[in-house]
Amino acid sequence: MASSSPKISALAYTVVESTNLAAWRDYATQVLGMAAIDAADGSLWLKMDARDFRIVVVPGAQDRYSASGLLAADAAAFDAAVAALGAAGIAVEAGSKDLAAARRVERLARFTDPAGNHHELVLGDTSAQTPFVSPLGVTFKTGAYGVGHTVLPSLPFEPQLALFKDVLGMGLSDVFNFQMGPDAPVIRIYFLHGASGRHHSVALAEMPNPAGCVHMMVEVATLTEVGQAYDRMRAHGVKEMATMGEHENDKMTSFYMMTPGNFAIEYGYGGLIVDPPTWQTTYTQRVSIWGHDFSVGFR
Ligand SMILES: Cc1ccc(O)c(O)c1CC[C@@H]1C(=O)CC[C@]2(C)C(=O)CC[C@@H]12
Ligand SMILES: [Fe+2]
Repeated sequence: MASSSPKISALAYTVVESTNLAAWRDYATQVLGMAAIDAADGSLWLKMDARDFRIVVVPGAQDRYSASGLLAADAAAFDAAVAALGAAGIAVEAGSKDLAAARRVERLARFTDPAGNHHELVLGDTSAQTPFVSPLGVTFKTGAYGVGHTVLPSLPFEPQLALFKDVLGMGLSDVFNFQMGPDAPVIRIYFLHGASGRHHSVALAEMPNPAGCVHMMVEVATLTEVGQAYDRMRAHGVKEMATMGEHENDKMTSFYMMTPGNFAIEYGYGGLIVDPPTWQTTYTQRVSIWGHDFSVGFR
């Protein structure tokens, strides 16, 4: 049976902590093709569409992923999510007016998941909606689909799955039991969609990550733009984490590279959009139909 209507629509934005905003500015503008704007509050906005930012880089003591902005489908969904979190025993903290304003949302509530990842449940978009002009001519697939997806370290796994699937009502797009080799342990990676229908806005990976994120994904309009970003990664000496390839589950063609935040970014094209009410969970057998050699990340 299909899950009840997701309270979450998409991954609105992500928050990154950084000791070196200049490094993020250069990386975002010269490799990713995003616009970088120095915000009045001292953070760095990385803009991908009309929203004021899709990634906000906040100055701090560490270089890591900090939080996921989960967009509520509407005001009723926001209230229902807060109530469900509370009923599930997860502490929810109302965000201050200042924080909601900084994130360009109408309402904001913060919580931490059972694996220790931080989340900002948000409603609306109060940004100035100025047009996006990519310094490299890149068009991102965002809008209602959000910034892309995030893969969160999810130990212990069971309560993470319960939170995202049962409490937040996200739909289970795909189940993948990943095994590096015949004798290696099975690592579960479960892929969940929100109401917007992006194949996955959140994936839960049964592995730790010191930077707080296994990877986040941004999607562009054409395969050409993926290839051009791959060339820029190489020209700028950015560390490659996986070669180009096409995933079996969401049919996305992408590659993976390191970011100044010590987590990887997947840069892709052509990911599936699902119909949440009718989607049947699939069971992936392999990472990719072709390519995606992750062994390059270890050299
Ligand atoms: C399998 C898969 C499907 C769709 C995706 O968007 C996607 O990122 C993945 C790969 C997930 C996963 C990862 O992110 C960390 C490194 C992993 C565990 C691998 O070494 C293979 C699969 C990889
Ligand atoms: Fe991914």
